[in-house]
Amino acid sequence: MIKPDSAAFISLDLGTSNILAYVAGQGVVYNQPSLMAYDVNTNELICLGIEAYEMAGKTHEGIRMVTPLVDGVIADLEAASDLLKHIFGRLQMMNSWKNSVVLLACPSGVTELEREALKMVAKDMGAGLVLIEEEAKMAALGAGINIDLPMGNLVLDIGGGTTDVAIISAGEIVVSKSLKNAGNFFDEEIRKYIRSEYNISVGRKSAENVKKEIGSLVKYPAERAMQVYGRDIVSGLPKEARITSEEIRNVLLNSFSKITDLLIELLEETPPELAGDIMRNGITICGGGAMIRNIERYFIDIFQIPARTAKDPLNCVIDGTKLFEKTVRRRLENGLYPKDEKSFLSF
Ligand SMILES: Nc1ncnc2c1ncn2[C@@H]1O[C@H](COP(=O)(O)OP(=O)(O)OP(=O)(O)O)[C@@H](O)[C@H]1O
Repeated sequence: MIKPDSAAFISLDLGTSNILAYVAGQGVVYNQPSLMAYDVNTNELICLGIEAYEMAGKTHEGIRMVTPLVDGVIADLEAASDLLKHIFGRLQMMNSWKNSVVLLACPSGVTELEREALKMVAKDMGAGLVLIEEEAKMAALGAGINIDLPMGNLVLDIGGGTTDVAIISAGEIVVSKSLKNAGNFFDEEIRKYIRSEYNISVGRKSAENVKKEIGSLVKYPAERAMQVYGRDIVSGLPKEARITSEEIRNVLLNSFSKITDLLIELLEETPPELAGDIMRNGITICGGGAMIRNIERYFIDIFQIPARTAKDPLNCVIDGTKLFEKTVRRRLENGLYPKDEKSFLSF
């Protein structure tokens, strides 16, 4: 039986690019890339997180790199279970697992079956109660929105695998949409561009680096160029090129037109009363993609409504789960969560 006052509270942001874990009273105890390296022959987990990220693109055939979540859905359930087990195994639990609540923030694309499977992993670790909440809702909370008010707020979460847009009011998502044009897609488009313009094949990490270093959506004062290194696709020899901010902006603008279309679709389905709120409250942008230069200006120019980037875009979801702890404890006190094993699975 969970004791509302003393129960340990643990939350996880299961992102496509990054996984974060928070323990009440301890803070964020895990914040690493969602990458895992397996031995192809033995299927043993070699390493994960930052260690695996550093290996990416530099391994031999005997190593299989796995991202448990791809494009916002669980692509490898076994790896996802391994990852959860690894994180849970590292947690310093002050209380017993039995008296703990585990909150998993998942992308909206994760199916009911996959959610149940993830819950079972946490339950097998001995967790007392396992809850699942949508990433977009947690991101809104973490971005400083009072989601409980009967007031429409538009959240745009540009992650690694998916871009999620949602209108939130009175504590719940009213309308939402998702698209696979997000960080990984932008990196891939940058790779394709460099390949076709300069005949150079560059790695994913290099392309990601270009995006972070000189990516923008509107011209900015300190525009510059940077050197990229890769392999000549004709000769096979190492080759370098100088890429400008303008070139990368054009690549990104192409990808962002789909995000704009998604927002238009969402606004078209938004109830009129909430549309009025959105006019005033504008767009709140979070997720790692929110860090692309001049993203606010880009959306203000298109939609003519306010747009603001969350203070700490990469941490919005985990910050939201921290704030949600209060709601979870209140619901526990009010007996709103089922007490028996069978019904708890339906949450
Ligand atoms: N400074 C930056 N400029 C542009 N993009 C960035 C920057 N920093 C991180 N990113 C991108 O943000 C993405 C990761 O964001 P985030 O951690 O919010 O995703 P996620 O939650 O793991 O993914 P998802 O929400 O799709 O499950 C990556 O594609 C990364 O390249």
